[in-house]
Amino acid sequence: MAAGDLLLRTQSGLPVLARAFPSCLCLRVPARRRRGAPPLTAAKVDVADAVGRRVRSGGAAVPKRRRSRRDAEEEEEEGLAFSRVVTGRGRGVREEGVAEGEAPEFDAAKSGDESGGVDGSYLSDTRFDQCAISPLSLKAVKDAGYERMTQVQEATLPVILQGEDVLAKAKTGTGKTVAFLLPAIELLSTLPRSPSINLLVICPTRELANQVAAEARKLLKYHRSLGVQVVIGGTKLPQEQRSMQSNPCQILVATPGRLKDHLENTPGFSNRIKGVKVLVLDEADRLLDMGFRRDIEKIIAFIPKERQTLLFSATVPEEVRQISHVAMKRGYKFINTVKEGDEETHSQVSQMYMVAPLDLHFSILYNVLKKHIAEDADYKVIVFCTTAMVTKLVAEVLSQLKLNIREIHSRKSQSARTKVSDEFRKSKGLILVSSDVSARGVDYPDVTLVIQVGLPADREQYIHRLGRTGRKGKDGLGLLLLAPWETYFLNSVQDLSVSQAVVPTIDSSIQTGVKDALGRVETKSKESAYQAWLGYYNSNKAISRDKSRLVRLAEEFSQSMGLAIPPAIPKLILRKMGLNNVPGLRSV
Ligand SMILES: Nc1ncnc2c1ncn2[C@@H]1O[C@H](COP(=O)(O)OP(=O)(O)OP(=O)(O)O)[C@@H](O)[C@H]1O
Repeated sequence: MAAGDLLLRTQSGLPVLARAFPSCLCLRVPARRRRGAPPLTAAKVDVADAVGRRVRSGGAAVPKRRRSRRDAEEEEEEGLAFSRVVTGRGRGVREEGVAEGEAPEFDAAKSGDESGGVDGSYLSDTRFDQCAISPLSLKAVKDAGYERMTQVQEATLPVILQGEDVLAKAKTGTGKTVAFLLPAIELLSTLPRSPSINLLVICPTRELANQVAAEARKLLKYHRSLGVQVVIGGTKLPQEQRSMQSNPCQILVATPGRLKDHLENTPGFSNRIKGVKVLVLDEADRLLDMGFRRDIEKIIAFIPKERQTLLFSATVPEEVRQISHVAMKRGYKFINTVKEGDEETHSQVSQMYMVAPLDLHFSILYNVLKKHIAEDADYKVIVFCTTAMVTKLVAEVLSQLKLNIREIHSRKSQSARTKVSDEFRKSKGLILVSSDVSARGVDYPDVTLVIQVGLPADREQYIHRLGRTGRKGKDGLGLLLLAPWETYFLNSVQDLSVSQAVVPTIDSSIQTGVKDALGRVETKSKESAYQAWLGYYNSNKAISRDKSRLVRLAEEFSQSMGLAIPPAIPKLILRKMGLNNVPGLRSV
């Protein structure tokens, strides 16, 4: 461990729930292979074989292309798809990493405890009223219904209250937001009143920023002199400027792009931000990756060096630890509540993957969803897709199939995003088809199933997307649906218990239903999805280095949407993708 590290074992230790899953649901990997373990050679031995070999590039930073200068919380850019480069950490690995072993059927029913499986295991033994927090905060915490601290809260509170910089890692859905807000509010409550911003929280997405602000409002209930404001892209800048002028709050929650806009365009803002005493980077690894890093560096340049900095995430890859000095003091504490040898995902979440040719993906998706709905009346599903335009297409197809669908991605207006997000938070019996705008931090209670269609951007994004289910110790299900040529990704998650599920038999009524649904979807949506798909996979080094193969695969995708020939793409866009003059691509 590096100097300054503090590896905390929480009082009770994290649970490993050896729950009796139905054997058809999930084969638990008997002995998980850890990073660096020797490669397996035998196929068809167990599920561990089925997840294939993991080869990591020795922790070396994977070069990522810079995001364009745009509101940085937008998770993807269609067609050009430069906003995130799929890192494909297992790249260079043979694609036959997945054995054709016998795999269990994916059981779409919620696993384990019928009650939702709430257990106290994500909580520590320490009650809030046993800690050194103010009576006002304690009252608010009680009103919020929190009695015991979660493990990450217990581990970080005393250290943060001592004024240390903290980099904290804790599994998804275990209360990291309160973990940084509560001690920060404690500090703020001791400061004299001023129009300065004293606590700045930066989040990678708008939904997360709104959610953090909502949690802050809960905790501020009795701190009448403190207030919180949100500044996010997609809303009117002048409106935000007016509201900040009329009611300057001490707490600001922001997405990076909009924050930079205010620094550049809002009179007096850069002065107010000089009052920052605590800076929080929520989803630190996402904010410090190459895409956001430049913006974060610019923002940090405006903030006093004499401050406390808190970085929180469920994933802290080595490269983020290496660059955390961008924001933190040298002697920062690294608090890791994920026990050594434990997985970064929750043991009560069953993780499966399925491998099938692209032309079956819509049918498989429909089949799995139908089954899940039939088996769980309280179903609440998120289907993650690779890009916004692919998300739109998948949502349209599933809506045509009469499923109860909502759609959220960066191409939707902010008001539509907020409306859908609020509705999904409160509802059951709903399927949210989403791009990565919902991947991180968003706290939708009781999500029963998370499906990831196609390659996740990287291992971290896989973990965060999966983390939308199984929150607060509840059970959950995850399914990753890959095409055969995408299976190399499994190498990067081979230390997680991801088991192979057999492809379900698709009966002819499903096939016909999907074909008809695709027939009713506008050609324009398919064209946009094709272009976006091509852009996304073109930004994946493992796939894009063989351009003729990329074009072939894109054609497969186009066929899977029922198109006879792949759509033509504007010349300018092809040029920006570096795909002009690639044989097999048509241009207009
Ligand atoms: N001490 C507590 N007791 C009970 N519930 C809590 C406690 N602290 C936070 N929560 C609730 O737990 C849920 C998850 O919290 P939160 O969204 O902060 O998790 P997270 O660790 O940040 O997740 P992610 O990694 O996905 O961002 C929220 O609904 C929050 O209100």
